[in-house]
Amino acid sequence: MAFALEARNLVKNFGELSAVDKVSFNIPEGAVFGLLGRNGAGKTTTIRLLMNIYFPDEGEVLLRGVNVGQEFRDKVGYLPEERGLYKKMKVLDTILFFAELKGVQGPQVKSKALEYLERFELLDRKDAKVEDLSKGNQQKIQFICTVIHDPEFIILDEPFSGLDPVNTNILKDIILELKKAGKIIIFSTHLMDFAEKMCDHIAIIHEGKIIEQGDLSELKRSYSQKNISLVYEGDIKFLESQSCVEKMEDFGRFTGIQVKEKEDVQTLLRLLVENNITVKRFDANDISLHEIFINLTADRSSPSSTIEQQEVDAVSTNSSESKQETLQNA
Ligand SMILES: Nc1ncnc2c1ncn2[C@@H]1O[C@H](COP(=O)(O)OP(=O)(O)OP(=O)(O)O)[C@@H](O)[C@H]1O
Repeated sequence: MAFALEARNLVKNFGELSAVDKVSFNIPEGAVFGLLGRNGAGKTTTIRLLMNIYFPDEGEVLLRGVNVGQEFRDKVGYLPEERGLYKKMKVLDTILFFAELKGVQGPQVKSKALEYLERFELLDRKDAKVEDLSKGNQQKIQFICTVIHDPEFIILDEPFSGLDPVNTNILKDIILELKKAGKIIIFSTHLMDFAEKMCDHIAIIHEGKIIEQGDLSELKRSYSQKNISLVYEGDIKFLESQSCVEKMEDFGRFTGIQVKEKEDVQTLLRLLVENNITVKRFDANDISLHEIFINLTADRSSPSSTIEQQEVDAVSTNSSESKQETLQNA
C-alpha cells in the first residue's frame, strides 16, 4: 500500500549534531498525524525536511510512493514555527495575498476568508494592520493564510502555541473539519492532551530518533496493560512503598499507576479500599498519551525533566532564538 506521505531514513546533521537521525514514518491517507517530541527533539527539522526547505543528508520523502518534488509544495498548506506576515498589510488583504500566491483568487476566496475571520472572531479586524493585532490573533491570521487555498496536505508546526484555550478549541474544531473533508494533517506538538484527542497516528521523536510510532489506539492498547488511571480522594502516598507498584505519577486527585504484574491490579484495588481511599474512578488498562510520552522521553534524559519544565523552556527558546523563516516558505 502506498502511504500518502513517507519519510524514509531521513538524516540531517548540523556540524557534529545529528538533529534528525534515520527518521522513518508513514502517514496514511486521511490521517491526522502528530509528530511529538520535547524541545529540541528534531520536530521542526523533520518538518523542514518534509517541506524540502532542508535537503536531507540521507534519506528521502515519498509522496504516494514517488519521490517528492516541487509539485508537493503546491499541494501543501504550511504553518512554519516562526510565523511571518507583512506587518503593515491589512488583515483581509494579507489572506487574499497569500491565496493569490498559491494561485487562487476571486469572490469565492474572499467569502471563504471572511468566513474564517468570523470563525476566529476577527471579522471586525479585517481592515486592521497585522501589526496592530495581538500575537495570538496574528497566529490565527497565519493559519487562515495556510489553508485558504484548500490544500490537500496541511503541515502545522506547533499550531497551538500562543493561543488561549478558547482559540485553541476553535482551531482544533477547524482542523478536525478539514480532516473530515479528507485533508491529510501533520502537526508537531509537545502538548500531549491535544495530540491524544486529535491524532490517529503519532510518531515520538527524541534526540533526533523516532522512538515510538503507529496507530494511536493500538499504541495505547499495547502500553495499557498493567496501567491504572485513578481518580480519588484521600492520601495515597502509602502506595509508593507497596511492592505491587512499579511506577506512579500523582497529580493530587488523579494518578497514573503502573503495577508490576497484571494480577496486581486486584491487590491495588484492595489496598485502596483497606486504606479508606475514596475511589471516584478506577480504570484498569488505561494509559494516557501523556504518560506514554513521559515514560519514553523522561526516562532517557535528566530525571528531573517534566512537561512543565519543557513548557518553560519553550517560552524561553522561542523568545531567545530567532530561526528566520521567511514568507517564501509559506
Ligand atoms: N539551523 C540550525 N543550525 C544548527 N542547529 C540547529 C539548526 N536547527 C536546529 N538545530 C538544532 O537541532 C536540534 C533539533 O531542533 P528542532 O528545532 O528540530 O527541534 P524541535 O523539536 O522543533 O524543538 P522545539 O520544540 O523547541 O521547537 C536542536 O538541538 C537545535 O538546536
